[in-house]
Amino acid sequence: MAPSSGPVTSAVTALTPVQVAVDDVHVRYRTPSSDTSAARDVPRPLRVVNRLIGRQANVAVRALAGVSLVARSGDAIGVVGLNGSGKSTLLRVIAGLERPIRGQVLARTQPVLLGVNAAMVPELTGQQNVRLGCLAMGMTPEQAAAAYRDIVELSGLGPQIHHPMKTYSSGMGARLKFAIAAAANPKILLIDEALATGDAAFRERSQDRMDRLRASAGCTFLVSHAAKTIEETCTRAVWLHKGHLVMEGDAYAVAQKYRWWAWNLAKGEDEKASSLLDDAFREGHDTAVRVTDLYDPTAPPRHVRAR
Ligand SMILES: Nc1ncnc2c1ncn2[C@@H]1O[C@H](COP(=O)(O)OP(=O)(O)OP(=O)(O)O)[C@@H](O)[C@H]1O
Repeated sequence: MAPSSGPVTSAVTALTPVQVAVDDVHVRYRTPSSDTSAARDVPRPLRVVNRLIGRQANVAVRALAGVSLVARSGDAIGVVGLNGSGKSTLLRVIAGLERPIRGQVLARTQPVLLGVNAAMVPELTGQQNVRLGCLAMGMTPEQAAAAYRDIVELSGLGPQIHHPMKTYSSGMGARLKFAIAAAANPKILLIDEALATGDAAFRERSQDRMDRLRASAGCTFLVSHAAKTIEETCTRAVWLHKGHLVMEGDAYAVAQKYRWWAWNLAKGEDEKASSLLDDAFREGHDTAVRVTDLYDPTAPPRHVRAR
């Protein structure tokens, strides 16, 4: 694991090939709401009908509001932000699991999303889930069998690999999911909070695996609430707030700013927090990525776009 005393270094330059380009992505969900004032965008006749039949109106929730960023080979990009700021949505769009209402994502290869909620069958043993997971990622049964030993080793589960997954702690489950996703050797690996749930030994092994992936010209995205994890494991970071990209840049610098803002917020220093957020937005605006040259022949192919 990288020492906590300083930032993780990176040799990525503007000439390093782009692996992922997120271009002005907007995502909006529709969800039922019991808040009648929030349903203002619902036409009045429909509101009346809904009230009469006791149905809740669907309201729009803006999850991402025009996010743009670029990940190059060798980048490890941390994503920080408060609950509901759009971090998981960003990873889901990059993975192609969510379609934006505006904008697009370009990706050189299929990104693999490792989420703590990744589908696994709780009644099956770890061993059976490894096989299922490998097949679901597109491996042949022979490739799945060949990958098995490595996966078990990386997960550190030992004999518990033969127990049903529903008996695992959340950290053990997350470790197994990480190990399965890493076995696919994806060039673009998206990790949603998995590392935070593992113990120190597992964090070291998973960090080593991520470093190897970056060294083989891949890139990783890591969502974490812990700014310290981002500082220690990433080269760059993006800070999301209410679906907006506040700033992106060197992981250490962004995480420090985010941490200071979040600390002030938690202490009830609302004015100070608000001014720090404004400053960060302004600073971030100056360095914001604009994906303009989409016809560059060296750019990654289109992966997901709005209908
Ligand atoms: N399937 C969904 N339907 C409706 N709204 C959703 C859905 N998924 C996410 N949202 C909303 O979109 C916004 C962004 O959610 P998202 O899960 O991306 O945030 P997050 O930053 O990952 O949060 P957390 O840190 O709590 O995991 C939130 O307001 C959330 O309520």
